[in-house]
Amino acid sequence: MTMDLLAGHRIVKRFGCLDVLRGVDVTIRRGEALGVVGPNGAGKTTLFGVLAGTLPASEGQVFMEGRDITAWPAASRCRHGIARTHQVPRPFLGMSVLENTLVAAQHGASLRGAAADRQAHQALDRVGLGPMAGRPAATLGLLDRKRLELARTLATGPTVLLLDEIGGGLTEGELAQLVTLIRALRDDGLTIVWIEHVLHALLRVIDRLVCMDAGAVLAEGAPADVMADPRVMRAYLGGAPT
Ligand SMILES: Nc1ncnc2c1ncn2[C@@H]1O[C@H](COP(=O)(O)OP(=O)(O)OP(=O)(O)O)[C@@H](O)[C@H]1O
Repeated sequence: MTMDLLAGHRIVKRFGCLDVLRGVDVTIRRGEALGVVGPNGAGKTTLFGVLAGTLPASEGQVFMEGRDITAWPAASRCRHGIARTHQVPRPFLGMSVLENTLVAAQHGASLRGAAADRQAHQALDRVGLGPMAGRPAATLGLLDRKRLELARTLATGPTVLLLDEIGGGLTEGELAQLVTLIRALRDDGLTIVWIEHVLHALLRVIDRLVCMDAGAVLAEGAPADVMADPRVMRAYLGGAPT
């Protein structure tokens, strides 16, 4: 279909009689940082589920580098470079920071032994958690849990990171650190797709912005243009001059 890195084509997702995604077209270009905004319930997280393969699309197709991966399970998509974080970080609390990351290297990248160990350590170093590798995950504060969530995605050897509201709940100082880290990951060559309600953080990272509303793409393009779109203001910012 396209030579974009990842694309959803006419994606429909129904839960019972509820159409949560209503024919969404989305393209993600290699190396870009794409932001996704929209009001609560717009279908953003559901779209991530369909792209990552944790939710089957009711209709439509998902492509990676032009290849139809619609029927691929999430594990196969992960092994081919699609990694995601979740709104609420879910580390295995009884395991150490390193063990949590090793699980991702083993299951997400099918690595074993020293290779898994190396990849897990590299991922932890990349997010600044190297010195905390031996600590129980349960002892981490919120920013470090988010760093661990990122490390777990990095340990799978991704080409594209789907970040779901990773900025939520952080202080301004913590957000600044997170933004610096995500920008660095993008500078490493990773493609980033970031759903975020904390707009000022998002706008410091992204090249392009998509706004969703009620299961459809309302606007997309340069971030400033999308944010100035009266339809976006109405839907997302709760009403504004037209
Ligand atoms: N498994 C499910 N079964 C039924 N309805 C669901 C399911 N998952 C999501 N929904 C509904 O789909 C709609 C879209 O949810 P989704 O989480 O994708 O929205 P969102 O844009 O990510 O919202 P938020 O910004 O609040 O995270 C909501 O109305 C939600 O209640």
